Amino acid sequence: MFGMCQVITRINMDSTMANLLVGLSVNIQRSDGRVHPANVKAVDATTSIVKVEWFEKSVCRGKELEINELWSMNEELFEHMKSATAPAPPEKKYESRLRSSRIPAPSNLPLPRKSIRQTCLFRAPAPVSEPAKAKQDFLSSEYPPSVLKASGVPNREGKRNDQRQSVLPPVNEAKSVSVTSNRRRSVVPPDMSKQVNKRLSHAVKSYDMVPKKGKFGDTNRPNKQFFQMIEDFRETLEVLPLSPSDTVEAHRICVCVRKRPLNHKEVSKKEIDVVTIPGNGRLLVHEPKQKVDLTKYLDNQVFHFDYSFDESSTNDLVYRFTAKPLVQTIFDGGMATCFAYGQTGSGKTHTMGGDFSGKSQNSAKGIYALAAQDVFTLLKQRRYSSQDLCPYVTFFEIYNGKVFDLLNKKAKLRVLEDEKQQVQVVGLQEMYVSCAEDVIKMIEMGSACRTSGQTSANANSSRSHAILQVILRRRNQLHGKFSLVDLAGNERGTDVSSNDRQTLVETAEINRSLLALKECIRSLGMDSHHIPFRMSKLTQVLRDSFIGENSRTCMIAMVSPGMASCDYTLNTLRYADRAKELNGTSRVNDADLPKKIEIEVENSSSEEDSIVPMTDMYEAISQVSELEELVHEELTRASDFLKPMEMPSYDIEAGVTDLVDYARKLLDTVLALQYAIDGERLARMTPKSGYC
Ligand SMILES: Nc1ncnc2c1ncn2[C@@H]1O[C@H](COP(=O)(O)OP(=O)(O)OP(=O)(O)O)[C@@H](O)[C@H]1O
Repeated sequence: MFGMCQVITRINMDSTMANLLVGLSVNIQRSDGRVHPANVKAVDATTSIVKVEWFEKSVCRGKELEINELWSMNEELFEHMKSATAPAPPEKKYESRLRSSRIPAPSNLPLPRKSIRQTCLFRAPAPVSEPAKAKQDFLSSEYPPSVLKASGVPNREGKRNDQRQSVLPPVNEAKSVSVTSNRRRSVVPPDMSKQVNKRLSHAVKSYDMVPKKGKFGDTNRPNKQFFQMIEDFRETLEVLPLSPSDTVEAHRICVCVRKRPLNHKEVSKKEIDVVTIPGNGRLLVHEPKQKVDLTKYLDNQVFHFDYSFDESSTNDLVYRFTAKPLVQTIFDGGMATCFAYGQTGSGKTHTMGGDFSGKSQNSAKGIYALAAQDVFTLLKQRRYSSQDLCPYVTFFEIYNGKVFDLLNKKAKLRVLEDEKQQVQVVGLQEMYVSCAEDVIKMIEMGSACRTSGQTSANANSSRSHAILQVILRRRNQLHGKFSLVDLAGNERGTDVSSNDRQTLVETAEINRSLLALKECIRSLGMDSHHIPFRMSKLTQVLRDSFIGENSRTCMIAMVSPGMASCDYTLNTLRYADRAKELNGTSRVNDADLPKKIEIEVENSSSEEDSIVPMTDMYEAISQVSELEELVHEELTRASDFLKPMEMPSYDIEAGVTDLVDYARKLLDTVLALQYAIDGERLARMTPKSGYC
C-alpha cells in the first residue's frame, strides 16, 4: 500500500510538487460532509498546509486543510503528480502501483474525480521543468473532452451530468471554473478550450462583476472565523425574498423589519454582516459569541415579523407593504400611524424622508411622499371627489419633550388636553395642500430645520421624533389622520459622542418616549381600556392613533447589519417583537414559543449577559419587560395545564393577573430608578460642565 505518511513526507520535502499543486482543482470535503471541487491557491511546503478557494453564490470562499486530508480526497491526483514529478525512485514495494497509475485508462476514470478532470482543463502554464512537462503531458493526454462531458463539468445551463448535482449550485461552480479558464487558456488543448469557452462564456462575464474577496483574498478581515461560520450557515438557508407581486395582508397592527446594506464605513472596516433575511417575515441574527474555553460559536436567533425586507429592498417595496395599506383608513374616517423605529443610523430617515444621494435627500422617494401621492390619487377617485374632503399637512418635531412646528420657523408649541380628553397641539400650523408636490416641498422645508446631532453611528443623527400628518377634513371637521413618524434613534447614553448634560437629557427623554410608545402599542394590541398615553409627549400627541375602533398602526423596525451593531439590532428586534406578539392578528406560531424561550434562557445565562453594567437602566428596562412577557406566557401555559385538574379557574386567572401586575410594578420601579439615576448623573455633571 502507498501509505499516506510517505506521500505527505514527500510533498513536505518537495517544493516542486507543492508548486505544481497550486492552481489545480481538487476535491475537498466541507465540515458538513459535502464534497465539491476547489482550486488550490497556496501550499506551504514546510507546514503541509494547503489553501483552497471556490465560489459559492458569487462569493469566493476559502479553507485551509492539511495535505493528508487533501490526499485522502484526491488520492489519484497525488499519485499522478508523484509520478509526473519523477521523484527519486520510491521504495520498491510501491513501484508497480506508481507505474500503473501513470497511464490510467479514461474509461475507468471514477466519476467523483471531478478535480482531475478540471485539472486537466485548467492546469498551470507549461513550465520549463521536466517534472511539470511530464504532468502536463499526463493531464492533456489522459482526459479528452468526452470524458469531461460524461463526468460532470457544468454544461451551458449550469447543469451537471453526473449524480452529484447537489454538491454546489452549478452556476457558482461554473464561475469558479471560469476564473481559471480565463487565466490558463493557453495550455488547454484547442478542442477542449473551445468547448469550455462556449460553456462558460456567460460565467466569465458574471465573474468580472463579482468583487474578488474571500478568505484568502481578504486575509486581513477581522473575525474571519465568524464570517466563515455565517457564510456556511447562510448556505443552508432557502431564501424567498419579498416581491412586489406578493399579497399584502391587512393588519390592525403590522410590525415589519428592514435591514439596510453595510455602509461605506462598515465596508472599509470589513465589518461582518450578521443579519440574514430569508424572507417570509423571518429575520436571523447570527450573534457571534465565545465560550469560556475561547471556542467561537454563533447564537443564531430567529425573529418572525409580518414582513421582513432585505438590504436590496427599495423604499417603494417597503411602502407597498407597510404604509400604503393604511392610506385607505383615513378615507374611511380612521386614524393611521406608521412609525420608523431603530438604532441611530439604521435607515429611519432614509425610509421615511427619502433616499440620500450624498448629503441631499430625494424627498419624493420616502414613505412620507409616497403616502401623500396615494392620498391625492384616492382624492381624485369619483367616490371621494364628491365627499368634499380637504387635505392638510402638519409637520412638527418633539425634542426633549417639547413640540416645535417645523412648518412655522420651529415655533415652540404647547400640548393641552381639553375636558373631553382631546389632545390639542396649540398653534400648530395646518397647511392646505393641493397636490403631492406641495407636500414634498413641505417635507423638504421641515426636514431642513429638524434637530440633529452627532452619534457614534450617524454623523447627522436625528435627535427628535419627526411627525408628518396628512389630515383630511370635511367642512372643517376632522375626517381622518395619517401620522407618519420618524422616531429619534434608540441609542443609549453611552452611544452619543458628546457626553454632556444636554445630550444625556436628550437621550433619557428619547428612551422614555420610546418605552411609552411600546406600552401604548401593546395596550392597543390587547384592546386594553387603559392606554398609558400620558407617559410621554410623543404618545400624548398621538393619542388619537391609539384609540377608536378604526385605528391602524404599522411599525417598521430598522436594523443595521454590522457585527458592531449586533446588540442594538437585538434590542430593536425585541422591542418590535414585543409589540407584535401581543397583536392577535399576527401572533407568532405557538410552535415557535418554546424555542424562543429556550434562546432567551440560554442568553441570560451566558457570560456576556452577566457583564452588562448594572447601572445601564435601559437594558434593565428591556429585560424586565421581556421577563414580564415570559412570566405571562409561562403562566398561561401552566393555567392550560392545570385546568383539567379541576382547580377553580378563577384562582388560576387571579394568580396570573397578580403576577403580571407584580411584573408591571417591577417595571415601574425600574423606570423610577432610571429617572433617579438620570437625575443623579445630571446633578453630578452640573458643576463640572458649568450648567446651573
Ligand atoms: N436601505 C438603505 N439603503 C441604502 N442606504 C441606506 C439605507 N438605509 C440607510 N441608508 C444610509 O444610512 C445612513 C443613515 O441613515 P439614516 O439617516 O436614515 O438613519 P437614521 O436611522 O434616520 O439615523 P438617526 O436616528 O441617527 O437619524 C444614510 O446615509 C442613509 O443613506
